[in-house]
Amino acid sequence: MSEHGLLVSAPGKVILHGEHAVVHGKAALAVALGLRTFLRLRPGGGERLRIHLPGVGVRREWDVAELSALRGRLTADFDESKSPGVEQLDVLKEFAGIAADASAPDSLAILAFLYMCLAISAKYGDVPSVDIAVWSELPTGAGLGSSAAYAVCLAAALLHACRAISCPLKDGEATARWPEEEMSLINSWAFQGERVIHGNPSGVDNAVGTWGGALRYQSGKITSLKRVPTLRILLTNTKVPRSTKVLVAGVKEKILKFPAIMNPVLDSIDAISQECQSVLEAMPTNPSPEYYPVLEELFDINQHHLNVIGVGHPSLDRLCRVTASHGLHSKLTGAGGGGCGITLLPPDATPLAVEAAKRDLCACGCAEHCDILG
Ligand SMILES: Nc1ncnc2c1ncn2[C@@H]1O[C@H](COP(=O)(O)OP(=O)(O)OP(=O)(O)O)[C@@H](O)[C@H]1O
Ligand SMILES: C[C@@](O)(CCO)CC(=O)[O-]
Ligand SMILES: [Mg+2]
Repeated sequence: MSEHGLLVSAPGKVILHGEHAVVHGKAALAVALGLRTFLRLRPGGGERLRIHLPGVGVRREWDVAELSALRGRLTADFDESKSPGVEQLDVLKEFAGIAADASAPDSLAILAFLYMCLAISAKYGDVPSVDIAVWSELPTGAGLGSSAAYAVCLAAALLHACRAISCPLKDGEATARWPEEEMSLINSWAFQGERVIHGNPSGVDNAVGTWGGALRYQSGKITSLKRVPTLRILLTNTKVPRSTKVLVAGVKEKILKFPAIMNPVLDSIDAISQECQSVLEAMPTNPSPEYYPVLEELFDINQHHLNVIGVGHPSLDRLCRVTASHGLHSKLTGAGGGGCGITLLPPDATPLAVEAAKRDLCACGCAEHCDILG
């Protein structure tokens, strides 16, 4: 690592269809966002490891020797394919002074960092003496994959600090991507970070955070969408906070309680993702209004399904009602329960209608918008 260190970044994501169902082996379609998380890695001083996470109000530092001793207390083997153990996480919580239920954003961020740092360094070398700062353009806990972008940046930086991956920058280059197999390793370790934060993630968010672009994800299989037409989507943040971990656990509980009722809903969400993919791949790259009625209907049906599996919220119902009053169709994106919604903007939607919808959304408290391209 040079004395100037390394700047790593990873994008957030929008899930078009398949959130929650993807945790249960169904397909999801997701696209990377222009909003990113950034990490600066610098050589540390005095055999210390420092982290600064302004987004969640964390500034902590530890002796490298103290972390090495802690690592020795975590008896299990560390591997990117092994789930973080409950006992391991309990030891880390006690060490960092984190409450047993560890649900606050700062606690989860520290826990994921400590786990990834100790696990990666145990596999590839010594606990590194580095300074790490992470900041983001993404809202935290709003359905745009902030946890995955954080975990992808940490995985890349820690693997780099432990010399498990190369420095992709060649002389004179300002930016670069790691080679494919190193990206796969980053993705696998980012998944471990997501496991600490989410409990039981599908892996779709860290896949988009690592690879970017538009992809279909199912049971660990990542496929780039063949052709992605330009889609204009309005992104609205309801500002209602929620936790992906809690929502994912709630859906699992519902499936266990009513398998015969819930499994067909998940199958139907899967079929929506398939149908949407077929439409997207049939659409010309340039905006073409005739495909939009089907895409809009798929949004509506999926939004109903997501309510059925228990991840809706009155703020999202309001978002859908307000946009519907302007002829626009919306659904939640990500884990739901608040967070962000997406609204499809067909090429024939008039700027006036879109502006009026935005104004009404602002009036009802959904104050943040941006247009994205898929
Ligand atoms: N920039 C960041 N710095 C530190 N921790 C972060 C950062 N961004 C996210 N996190 C961690 O991720 C948690 C949010 O993850 P969560 O999965 O609940 O929401 P999300 O990833 O934004 O939404 P979704 O999973 O629905 O896409 C935060 O509580 C925090 O622990
Ligand atoms: C709700 C969920 O499906 C998407 C969160 O962005 C969880 C996951 O896939 O890990
Ligand atoms: Mg997340």
